[in-house]
Amino acid sequence: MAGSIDQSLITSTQQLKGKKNGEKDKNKSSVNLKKDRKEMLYGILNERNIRQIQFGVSKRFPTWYGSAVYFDPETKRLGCSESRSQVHSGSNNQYWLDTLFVCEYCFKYTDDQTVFIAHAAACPFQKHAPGKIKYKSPEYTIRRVKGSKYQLFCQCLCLFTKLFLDNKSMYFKVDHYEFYVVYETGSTKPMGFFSKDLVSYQQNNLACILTLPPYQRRGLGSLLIEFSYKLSQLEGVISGPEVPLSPFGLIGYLKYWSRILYWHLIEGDLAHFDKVSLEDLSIVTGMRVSDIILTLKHLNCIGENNQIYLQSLNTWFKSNGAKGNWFKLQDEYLLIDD
Ligand SMILES: CC(=O)SCCNC(=O)CCNC(=O)[C@H](O)C(C)(C)COP(=O)(O)OP(=O)(O)OC[C@H]1O[C@@H](n2cnc3c(N)ncnc32)[C@H](O)[C@@H]1OP(=O)(O)O
Repeated sequence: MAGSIDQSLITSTQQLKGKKNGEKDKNKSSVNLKKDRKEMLYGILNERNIRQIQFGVSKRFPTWYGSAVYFDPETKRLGCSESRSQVHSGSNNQYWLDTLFVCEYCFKYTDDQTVFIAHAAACPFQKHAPGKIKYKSPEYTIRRVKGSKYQLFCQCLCLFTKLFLDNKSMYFKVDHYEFYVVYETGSTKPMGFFSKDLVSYQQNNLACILTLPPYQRRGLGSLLIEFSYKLSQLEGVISGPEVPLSPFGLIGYLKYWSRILYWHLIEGDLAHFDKVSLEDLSIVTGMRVSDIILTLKHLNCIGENNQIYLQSLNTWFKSNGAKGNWFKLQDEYLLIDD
């Protein structure tokens, strides 16, 4: 690999972007529909093409999905540098690359272990994580990283996400998004994030969410989802995630929504009402009516005329463990007043 990880990464990401934009310019007159479809499918492959990720020095895990976006579309080489020769089809012809080395602080990537080790020791984000702190509890810190300010960090994060989320389709145009990245308090290693449109016509409070594979099933997805609702409630909007949800996204959201609805209907402010409408629930929870209906159906708690059956909700609660750990976010640690 020629040059440092920083040079080659910046070159490859920007060239890929340039190439894509260039393609678009050339085809300005072509039918818009065709172009949109191409955009949507950009990077999506039927098979995994990178076998595994070496993430930082000590973590290694397999990819979940293929991504063509790291590669030059014509040569399948990582980035666009003509001098690159290391990317190849594996022995079974499935993988274009066996191991992608990814920095666990800034998500820059390379296929060269020596370059990777040199970068890992000197990555500036190891000392200072990007962005502004918006939540800081003794356990977790959430930082807001603006796509317009930390373009390369956000682009690399999006490229990485594609390996674990198949329908992900935004990689380079990060300027109109902000990213909320979660860290263990005191650490500079990102553990998960969600992105949010600066202007969302559907009033989505979350565009895309990922908990990095080594940190999944610890409640971080739920923490980020809770935080996304705090932000939209602060903005005074009834909101929810961008759809469609991935299978894991749906499982995670249904869990979170079920808990929220149970909490408000059985324990909270709506517990003493004789009759609760879907609109009441929406106002109190900040959830969309469509998401409330989906969740109540999932819980088997909704009947004709949208009548809510609390008995079924109690049954669900009995088989879903203690409520002590349900909500992760502690309001006193929020720093979201600007
Ligand atoms: C709008 C969108 O972005 S949709 C796209 C969603 N993102 C993706 O699909 C990317 C890949 N997946 C992920 O990053 C993660 O699986 C996420 C973000 C969906 C969930 O992140 P996690 O940190 O693992 O979630 P968390 O630990 O809070 O789990 C929440 C609930 O989801 C369910 N869940 C999460 N992972 C799994 C799993 N692998 N198998 C079964 N249930 C699961 C569980 O019910 C869990 O609650 P429980 O542990 O109390 O039973």
